[in-house]
Amino acid sequence: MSDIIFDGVTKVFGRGGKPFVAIGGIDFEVKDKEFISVVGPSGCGKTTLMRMVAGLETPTEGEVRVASKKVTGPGPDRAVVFQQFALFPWKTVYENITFGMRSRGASKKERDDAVDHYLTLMKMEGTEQSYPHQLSGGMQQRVAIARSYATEPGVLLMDEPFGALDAQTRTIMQEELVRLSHVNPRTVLFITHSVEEAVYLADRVVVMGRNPGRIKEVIEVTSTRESEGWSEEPIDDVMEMPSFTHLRGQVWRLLREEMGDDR
Ligand SMILES: Nc1ncnc2c1ncn2[C@@H]1O[C@H](COP(=O)(O)OP(=O)(O)OP(=O)(O)O)[C@@H](O)[C@H]1O
Repeated sequence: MSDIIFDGVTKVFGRGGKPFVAIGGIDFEVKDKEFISVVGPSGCGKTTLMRMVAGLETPTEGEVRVASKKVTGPGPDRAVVFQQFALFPWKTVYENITFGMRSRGASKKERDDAVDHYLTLMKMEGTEQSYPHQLSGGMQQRVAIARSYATEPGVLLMDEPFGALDAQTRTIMQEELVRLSHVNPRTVLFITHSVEEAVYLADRVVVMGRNPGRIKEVIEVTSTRESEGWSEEPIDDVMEMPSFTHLRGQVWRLLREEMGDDR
């Protein structure tokens, strides 16, 4: 079980000598193996929220629990994928993917199998011995995602992982992530600025508001996805379905209310 619980989480930063409430009292539960997208206006505290789950920031009040344990620092039970690919440039694709597996003592056979499995899923067969600089941005991000899955963390934290990719590669990655999350479901917290991406990928979309950062509303997607068979369809077709445009419209309206003068 790898659920995430935000229990009265508040984060106050010191800014110019004054306290600044970035997150103001969040109570929320991400269920085990649930895929949650987080959207919200710039500066509403999405990254701060994720960093507290990663153990890179400490709540000022309240606590975050993963699998019933209070988060007190980073740990191998939580993997983070950022917008910048963060691969080791001096290591091959094989070495990058298996880095976390090695540190937990996985055998050579387990590592070979994992690399085969993920490179096939990501349609990157034959790149085991390539170095990051020999790959495109999209391929590098696929390796970063494969690495995070291969480490077998309970929780995957993704902060705008496709933000630096061109539109076409981004679409391919979204479809691949959906496939991956079917084959190998994990508890995922996924931050994005794209409403379409949020709705397409998530079981539930969390819409955040700001001043202070808080959860404005949670939109449930799973039942629509299942009844409309979204997972079977290419993303472009899903985006034209009335059920999809309805949910997207709902998220947009909530976001627009929050953006106020910034529009
Ligand atoms: N270390 C820090 N010290 C002071 N203020 C901070 C710090 N980190 C974040 N903040 C502030 O907290 C607020 C939330 O920042 P955060 O990066 O979490 O927002 P975000 O929703 O992820 O934004 P964006 O969508 O633009 O990436 C912002 O006003 C930011 O300036």
